[in-house]
Order: sequence, then C-alpha cells, then structure tokens
Amino acid sequence: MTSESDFIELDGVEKVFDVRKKTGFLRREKHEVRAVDGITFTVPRGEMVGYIGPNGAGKSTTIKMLTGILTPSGGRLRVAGIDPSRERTRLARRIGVVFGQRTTLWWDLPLIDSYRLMHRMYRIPDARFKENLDRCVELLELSALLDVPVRQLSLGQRMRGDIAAALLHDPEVLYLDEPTIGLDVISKAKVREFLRDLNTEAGTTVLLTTHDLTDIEMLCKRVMVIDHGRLMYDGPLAGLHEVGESERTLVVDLERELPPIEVESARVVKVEGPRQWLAFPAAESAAPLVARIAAEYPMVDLSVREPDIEAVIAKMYAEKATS
Ligand SMILES: Nc1ncnc2c1ncn2[C@@H]1O[C@H](COP(=O)(O)OP(=O)(O)OP(=O)(O)O)[C@@H](O)[C@H]1O
Repeated sequence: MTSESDFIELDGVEKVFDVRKKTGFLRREKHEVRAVDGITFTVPRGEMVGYIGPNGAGKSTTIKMLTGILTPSGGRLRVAGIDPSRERTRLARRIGVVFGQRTTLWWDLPLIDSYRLMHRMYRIPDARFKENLDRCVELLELSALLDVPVRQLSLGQRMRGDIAAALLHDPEVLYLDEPTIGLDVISKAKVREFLRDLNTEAGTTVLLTTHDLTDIEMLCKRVMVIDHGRLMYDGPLAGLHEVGESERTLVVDLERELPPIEVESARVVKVEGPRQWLAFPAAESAAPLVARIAAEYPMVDLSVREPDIEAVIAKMYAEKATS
C-alpha cells in the first residue's frame, strides 16, 4: 500500500548502461555508464516538483524508469504503489507523459482524431472522455484547432494539444519533459497557467523537467537537482538560488550612449552602444532596481533575463568544490 506522502517513491535507484566503445580496428571495449546512481526521494500525492540538471545528468533516464520503459539496475521504485517496469500497462492508465521535443499525436491526422484514438486505446469511459476533452479544449483553447492536422499546428498549439492528450484518461501523475521548450512568451504563460490550475484543482502530481528556471519559479515550491546520476539538491527554489548565488540580468536600453550606470545592488557587466547589461541577485525583485534606474537615467526599454539552470548549477558546484 502506498501512503499519500510517498506516492512516488525511489530508494537507491540505479540505472547502469553497458556501452561498447570502439577503441581500435575491430577492438571494442565494454564500459559502464551510471546514468542514475543511487537516487532516493519521495513525492507526496498532489505535489508539483521540478527535476532539473545539466544535459546528460540522468533526468530522462529517471522518467523512463518511472514510466516503466526502462527497468532499474538496482534499488526500489514505486509509483502509486505500482512497480512500473513490472506493470507498465496498469501504470499507463494512471500516468500521463508529455515530451516537449516529441509528439504523441498522429502527425497526419486532425487533432480530434488523435484524441478519438486515445479514447479507444485507454478504454476511457465515454462520459469521462467527453468531460475531460471539453475541459481541455476550453482551458487550452483548442476548439479552433481540433480539425487541423497536427503537422500544420504551430509548436505552441501542438504542445497544448499534447498536454490535452496526456490528460484525457485523468492521470494521477503527469511527467512533463521540457513542456515549454521553444515556445513564445504568450504560449509559455498559457501552458504554465494551465499546469498550475491542473495541480491545484485536480490535485494532479506533477514531475517537471525543464531548462527554463521561470517554469520552476512559477510552478514548483520544491526542486530537485540531479547531476551525474546523483541527487545534489532537494528543497525550495529560493534555497537553490542561495546555494548557487545566481544572478539575473537586467538589459536596459538608454536614449543614447552613456557611461556605465551606477546603481546600488547591481553592476554593469556589458555595454554596447545605448544598451547596458546589469547583473543583480536572482533572489531580489527587479522592480526597485528598475525604479532607481528610471529615476536617474533616460531609459527607453528594458527586459529581464533569467539565469539559466545550467549557470545556477555550475555555480553551485563551483562553490561546493571550493568550500
Ligand atoms: N540507452 C542508453 N545507452 C547508453 N547510455 C545511455 C542511454 N540512455 C542514456 N544514456 C546515458 O546516460 C546518461 C544520462 O542520460 P539522460 O538522457 O538520462 O540525461 P538527461 O539528464 O535527460 O539529459 P538531457 O537534458 O540532455 O536530456 C548520459 O551519459 C547518456 O549518454
């Protein structure tokens, strides 16, 4: 029996791949890649957690084990009390998966036909299917897109279509792998708003993998950082900022070329004509900084750039190495 507090449960989970590398003419050496190297965590039902790390850290491998596509080489793993690799089909009815880089929709078919196929594949009761579809169509603004073949959809439209597809069978758990990758600002905002509502209203447990720190900021109270297959951090995002002492960048366009802006709590890191880049602590709000600059300089435009997760993590490790 699962308790609600360890709805997703990993205890010392490992995944080792045997890889053969060519080392000479007809010579191949076997070596091991420890993609996941003893990971332990639990996620309570209803929580939305960020799962982040540099490329090759082991995120996708973890998600593949959580869906049952891959079998762990060691440790114990349960999702809703189910061992994913043993009961993959039973688990499939209870989980949804969205891969930002790939679609689960049928490329040549109108969107609605993919949903009808899923209705049958998952044997979703008619009334429930209709109710879920109506809700997704409304909240993800899909009504004008239902008759459009998937290949004609924009990336943002396709992503919304994919999220709906993952939710038609009412999964209790949703794994999202880069759900906002390549989307414009408005599409990103729509996807985030939808996910937040899904988590708060339907209580869906969400594991979110992303390179966009804003996704995590907007959606997750808790974040886990993985690198080289190991869990390096598990806690609130604010704590990660502190550990990594990351910075955000304010890009300011002035009316004309001026000497570097002098302002409290930020420093100019680059100047290009009338445009200046100022670094400031990521944990601080940009609003007072912008107000101070606007009061003293002829500012015509501005934007804030988030630190990317790689930079935060790289800094976090650099600090660990020197401490
Ligand atoms: N099928 C496989 N065979 C051999 N090695 C693999 C296999 N799948 C993954 N790996 C290796 O395992 C490690 C972790 O890969 P994984 O795809 O889980 O990382 P990731 O954190 O998802 O990275 P990314 O952000 O680039 O998607 C990498 O070194 C990768 O090369």
